[in-house]
Amino acid sequence: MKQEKTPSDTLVNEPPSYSGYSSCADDECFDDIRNIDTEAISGISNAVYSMIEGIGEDPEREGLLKTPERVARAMRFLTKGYRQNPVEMLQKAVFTESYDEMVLVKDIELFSMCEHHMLPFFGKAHVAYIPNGKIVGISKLARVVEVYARRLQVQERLTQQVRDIIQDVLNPRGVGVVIEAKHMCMVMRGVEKQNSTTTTSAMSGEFLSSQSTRSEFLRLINR
Ligand SMILES: Nc1nc2c(ncn2[C@@H]2O[C@H](COP(=O)(O)OP(=O)(O)OP(=O)(O)O)[C@@H](O)[C@H]2O)c(=O)[nH]1
Ligand SMILES: [Zn+2]
Repeated sequence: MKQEKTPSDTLVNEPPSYSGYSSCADDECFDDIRNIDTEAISGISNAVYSMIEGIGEDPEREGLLKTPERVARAMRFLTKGYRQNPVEMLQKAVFTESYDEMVLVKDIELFSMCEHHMLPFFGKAHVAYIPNGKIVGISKLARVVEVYARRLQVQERLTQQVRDIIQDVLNPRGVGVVIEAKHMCMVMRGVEKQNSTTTTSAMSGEFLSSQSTRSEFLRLINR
């Protein structure tokens, strides 16, 4: 399987002395603290400083002094999927089982960023597969959505990447993925359509070849 190249391979493993993180307890946040790439943070901070100047604001005024670094840390968090390995994530919890009906995890909330405007798009993913002698820990289905969502994306590619990684790693009888999302680049700027949502789907195996499997999946996610 071809993996996307991570943008940086120089990770500093020591937590920084940045006090803003002291109250952060959840696993993902902790991972991010331990994997701070100081070079990347300073590069993004410099760019944000210029951006603040570019919009006509004063980056030296009190309220904005720490903003470049805050934005840099936020951007690193929002793109942490580049530094996670979805294959390892799935393989960590694969079990031999004879269960051979559809497994569906629906309403997995997701937050991503469109690669055109770097504005958020967010919504829900519904992920289903039909095992072929192996099942996977259900949280891992949500985790792979997270790995690919936390990158610069288009919704179509995100949908296909989730399908492909599950198909490649588990070799199930089929995979179905539907994503419904709202794109802020269409809501708060541009065409300014407040209520539009975009739905994408990607299927493989029996979800493509069997009309009844596809219909069952769509019925279970209420579509
Ligand atoms: N297919 C697809 N398009 C997206 C996604 N996210 C944002 N876009 C679109 O990317 C397109 C970029 O179009 P451009 O004409 O180059 O950019 P723009 O002038 O900012 O376009 P407007 O948003 O129409 O103002 C827009 O139509 C966005 O709606 C996505 O996930 N999938
Ligand atoms: Zn956009």
